[in-house]
Amino acid sequence: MESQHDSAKLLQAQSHIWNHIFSFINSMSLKCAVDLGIPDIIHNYGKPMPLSKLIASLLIHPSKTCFIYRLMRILIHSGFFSEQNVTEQNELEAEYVLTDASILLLKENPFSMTPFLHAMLDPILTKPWYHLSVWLKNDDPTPFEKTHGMTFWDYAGHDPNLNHFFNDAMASDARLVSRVLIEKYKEAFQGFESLVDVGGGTGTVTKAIASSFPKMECVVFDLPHVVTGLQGSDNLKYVGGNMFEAIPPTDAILLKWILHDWNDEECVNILKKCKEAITSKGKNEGKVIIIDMVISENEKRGGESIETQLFFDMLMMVLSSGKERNEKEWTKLILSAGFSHYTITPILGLRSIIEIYP
Ligand SMILES: C[S@@+](CC[C@H](N)C(=O)[O-])C[C@H]1O[C@@H](n2cnc3c(N)ncnc32)[C@H](O)[C@@H]1O
Ligand SMILES: O=c1cc(-c2ccc(O)cc2)oc2c(O)c(O)ccc12
Repeated sequence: MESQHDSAKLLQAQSHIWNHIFSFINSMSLKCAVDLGIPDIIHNYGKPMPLSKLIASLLIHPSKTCFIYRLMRILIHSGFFSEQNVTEQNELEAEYVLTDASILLLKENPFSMTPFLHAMLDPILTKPWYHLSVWLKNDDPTPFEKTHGMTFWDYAGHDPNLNHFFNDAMASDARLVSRVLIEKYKEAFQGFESLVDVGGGTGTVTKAIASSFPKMECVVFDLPHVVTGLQGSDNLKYVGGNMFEAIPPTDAILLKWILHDWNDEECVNILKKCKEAITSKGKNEGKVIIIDMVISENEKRGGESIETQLFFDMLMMVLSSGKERNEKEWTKLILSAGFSHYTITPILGLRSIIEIYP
């Protein structure tokens, strides 16, 4: 009896390890389907798509048609498609439909996550994972620098390809966040004459705020190679610079997905520069609006959400000097930079809006 129990535990442990060894198969199968355009092909078909029609629509070699069923089977298992079985001339054939997740990968979806998928699975960003353990044994600043011999931002400054796909990935996330932000929490930006989006990338969030608040003077502030050549509008301009040196004066500052890129000391320096930049000319007291994760404690959230937050934390370890933080760690940063109080509004899924006041 005891040995039967031991065998069961042994086999369960083996299968747990296999699942983790092979986790990359989920991402690579998804990337393959997106590269082949499968979500768009099924969407454009307009009704459940039989396997034979899907195969006929794909630009694949005739000798490879038999493999598509297997690719679709794992993606059904991971929730990207669902399947109905129909009988056609006495033959049972699978018909595929999209799920909420694959709808969010369609090219025409304004919130498409496809640019994020392409960026995160590009070899420039995946290679540093092979150096994680070696990095832990030496004094290189990040696995990214160990692999590529320069910082991420230096690489992006020299390689237009990385600069492009990284900025596109950020913009795709910013479109989704802007939509939720304006729909659920527009009041966060009410009563300010000016706003600077520090590290605002190509300006997707700022464009949404500037068009919702036409009287607000908005600035997208980012590294020169990111903003050079970008065209502003009546109430939006692009300014190139370095947030560690000086931030343009403003009533309100937005920091979306910035602080998780940096270690505590760097974050305190950025926040001090933000505090110096806040002028409070509008009706409201000035503030910094941070959009980032607050790591859940005590497994309060479901398992998958915590896992995603931990994935981002590891991503930051491998690519940057940053980390994801729990509320206690956020409080320490905010107070160390000289801000007096804060609120946390968890309305962005796994991320929150943290408003901090001088
Ligand atoms: C993770 S991205 C976030 C972009 C944007 N806020 C968003 O969420 O879509 C970080 C941004 O910080 C910018 N950045 C990095 N170092 C910077 C610096 N020293 N001064 C200003 N911006 C910087 C990068 O160019 C990049 O656009
Ligand atoms: O893929 C990334 C990379 C970064 C990054 C890399 C190096 C740095 O010195 C800072 C940041 O940041 C990211 C990020 O903030 C994000 O939300 C998603 C992806 C990435």
